[in-house]
Amino acid sequence: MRYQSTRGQAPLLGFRDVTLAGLASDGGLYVPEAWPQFSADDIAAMADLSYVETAVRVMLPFVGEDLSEAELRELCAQAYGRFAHAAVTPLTQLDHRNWLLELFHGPTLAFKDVALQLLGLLFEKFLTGSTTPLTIVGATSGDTGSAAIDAVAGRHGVDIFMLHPKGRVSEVQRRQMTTVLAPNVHNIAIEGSFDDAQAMVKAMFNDAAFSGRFQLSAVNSINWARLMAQIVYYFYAAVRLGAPGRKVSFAVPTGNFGDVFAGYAAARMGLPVERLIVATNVNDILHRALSTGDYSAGTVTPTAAPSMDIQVSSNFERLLFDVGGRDGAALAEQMRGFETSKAMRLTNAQLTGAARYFASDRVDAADMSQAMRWAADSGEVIDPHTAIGLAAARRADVTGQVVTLATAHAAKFGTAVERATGSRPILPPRLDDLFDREERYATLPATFEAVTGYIAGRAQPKG
Ligand SMILES: Cc1ncc(COP(=O)(O)O)c(C=O)c1O
Ligand SMILES: N[C@@H](CCOP(=O)(O)O)C(=O)O
Repeated sequence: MRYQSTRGQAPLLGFRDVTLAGLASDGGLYVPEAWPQFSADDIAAMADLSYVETAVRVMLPFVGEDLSEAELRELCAQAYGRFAHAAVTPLTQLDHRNWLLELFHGPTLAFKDVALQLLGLLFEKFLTGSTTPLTIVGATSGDTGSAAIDAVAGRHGVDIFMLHPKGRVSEVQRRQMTTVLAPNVHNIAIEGSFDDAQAMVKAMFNDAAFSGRFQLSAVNSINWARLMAQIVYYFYAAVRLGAPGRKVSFAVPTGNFGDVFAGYAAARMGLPVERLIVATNVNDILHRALSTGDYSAGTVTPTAAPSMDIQVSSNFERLLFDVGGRDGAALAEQMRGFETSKAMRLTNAQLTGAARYFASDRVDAADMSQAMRWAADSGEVIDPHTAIGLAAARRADVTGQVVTLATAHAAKFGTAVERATGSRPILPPRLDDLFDREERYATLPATFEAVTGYIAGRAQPKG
């Protein structure tokens, strides 16, 4: 399997190099040259597989010759052995049509663990024998940060610099990052939004002077390996609900378009999916883009679902590339226009290509709270992000079963859940002392100079 950049100019890479590189050298994102195909028989044969075995089946075609099947199985067993539920990502039924896919049983209580536990092990595997230190730079609106830090804290030869928007993540999310005091973990609160942080991370990769000094890598979903690991749970859930004989829909609370792009990848690989329902909060650029073709970013509005307070969705570029005819040069021009004006129109091919797979919805604060109360009446306490997905799922125009991706544990957003439902969810016992732990982080202005200066003073150069 080889990977190509969405902007057409970067070299084709294999899985190991794509995992270590993160962003492509032309500023694009890596995608597989072709989607592996699973027949109805292949999918039916997954019916009795454990999560780990499903993961091996689904991911093996993506890793090419860089990992043997036995090595991949060993890494998956290690990564998913840290989850607190035997099924790793269990399904819970809410009513005759609605299901929750619980993705929050990993160490940091969000869906990010599913991919990042594996990515941490992949880094370790691919760096064995290398003397060049790895400098991971990442941006988080709350959940990627703690999951990535958990995956690499204390690992030899790796430093992680994680940028979060100051005051715009929940207190639990912040503390999950800033109380990890391992010397290779560097948290930075920037005085700006998640979009500012994400733009800075991309600029670091594109700045030859900076990226030439360090072996940079990414833990955000710009890194293909993140999405590859997320494809697995779409197969795992759909098979349990009758695939390939029955089509299901997935409602996905969406910010950076990574999670739902993984669902799109599953559909392209042959999984029968009725609809992928993109659910946004009031930061609704993706809903506008998919429903009208208007991809224009405004100012980010802080909400009770802070991890989705995003206006510039990295992975949307992957979709535009794939449904728009895989024309790297044309997409590079389109994206350059967007980077200058923060606005663009989807082409007809992109709009109609996307419409074959996606529906979308914008969920406001009142509908989000109502969904939390409805789930509580059905016996499930859900977090604000999941509630946005569920609100969209309940009003979606689909005929089959709908699986809402439950992307975070409710206790990560205790205040918002309590406000909506009247009761406060509690953190699992292993986080009992989270509020007593010492915190460590730097606060910096949201400028490239300030952040790269801080990193350059602490990261280990290539040598
Ligand atoms: C809890 C939660 N739900 C949903 C999302 C949105 O996922 P994505 O950015 O992959 O669209 C995020 C952030 O990524 C998140 O942390
Ligand atoms: N919501 C995310 C934002 C970063 O998304 P990613 O999937 O690209 O890492 C977060 O919680 O940090």
